[in-house]
Amino acid sequence: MTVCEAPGKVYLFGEHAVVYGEPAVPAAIERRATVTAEPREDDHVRVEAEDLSLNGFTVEYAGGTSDRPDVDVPTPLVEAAMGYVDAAVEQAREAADAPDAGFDITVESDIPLGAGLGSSAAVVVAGIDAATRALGEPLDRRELAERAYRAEFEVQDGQASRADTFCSTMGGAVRVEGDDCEPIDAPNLPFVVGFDGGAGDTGELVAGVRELRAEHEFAADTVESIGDLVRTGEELLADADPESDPDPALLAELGELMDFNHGLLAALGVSARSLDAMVWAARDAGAHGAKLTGAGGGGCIVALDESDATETALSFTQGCEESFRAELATEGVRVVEP
Ligand SMILES: Nc1ncnc2c1ncn2[C@@H]1O[C@H](COP(=O)(O)OP(=O)(O)O)[C@@H](O)[C@H]1O
Ligand SMILES: C[C@@](O)(CCOP(=O)(O)O)CC(=O)O
Ligand SMILES: [Mg+2]
Repeated sequence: MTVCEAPGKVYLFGEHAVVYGEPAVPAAIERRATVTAEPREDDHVRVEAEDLSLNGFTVEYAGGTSDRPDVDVPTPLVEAAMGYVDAAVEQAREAADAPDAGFDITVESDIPLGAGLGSSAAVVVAGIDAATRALGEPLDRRELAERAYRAEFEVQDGQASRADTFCSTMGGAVRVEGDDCEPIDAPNLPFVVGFDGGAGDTGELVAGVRELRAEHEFAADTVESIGDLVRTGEELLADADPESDPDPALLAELGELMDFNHGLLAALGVSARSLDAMVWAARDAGAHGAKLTGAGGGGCIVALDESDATETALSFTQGCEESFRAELATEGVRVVEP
């Protein structure tokens, strides 16, 4: 039995635009998905994913997609829910050159699903790592990240960036621009997350931005402007001392860029009333800045505040179900049981 866990992330800047080759800076947070992989004698894959619905469900199916699981849930729903785990198993089989490998897989996670904290990337990264290790074919981090990206790319119909998967694999803050992915030194930023209890459909939201961008020049310009503000943010981070607490001037400048980034994302149509309400509650509470994180549509916002004021204000904000401080996860994917 091999167990691996990988972190979720928040976007300091750059989601959506990163899909079109602009840079983005996500940072891993200490909320993790844990995947257990146990090789089987046959070629079946059995998946236990308690968090996938209110009550969770367990499915078992043979290799390949022709033989769908026998569960009391409509097939399209199961396929949608199972897509990322399926894709991770396929990547592990291919990487280990073991097309008929079967597994018992268990997924546990404290990352809310579809909320912009990268639950899909964490499940895929931990899943590929656990499954390849269980087959005795561990991957180096770069290959793991690349295969996890391919899995997301497939499930999201060819609309994914390397940002989430690279960040979850490496941990810390990273910079992603096209296929150029690098960890960056960043000070420990005081992230506060607000969660509306809902979710957004990443594939649909990305497709919406794609259409808007094809249709209107202003939308294409907006995507480019996001790229510009990310480059400004990167310079600020590069000048900061990663070893000491970020000074207030740096937080103020980063926060201003986050506010700007949220406005541009809203212009692209990916915010939501609940996300806007949480962003304003954070700003009113004195946060340095706040923005939605991830695909949007519903889910989470991230704010910068070293005090408790934002977390408290969010907990009293209508539409906010949970607020918490998100610690930077300096370590990416890790082995819990080899
Ligand atoms: N704990 C989990 N168990 C099984 N699948 C999961 C789990 N967490 C996430 N996933 C998969 O990831 C999908 C959500 O990914 P996505 O829409 O990209 O949102 P995000 O990555 O922002 O959380 C879920 O529908 C499911 O397929
Ligand atoms: C919108 C996007 O930039 C980030 C999606 O993040 P999440 O799956 O909502 O956590 C898509 C991508 O980069 O693949
Ligand atoms: Mg995702």
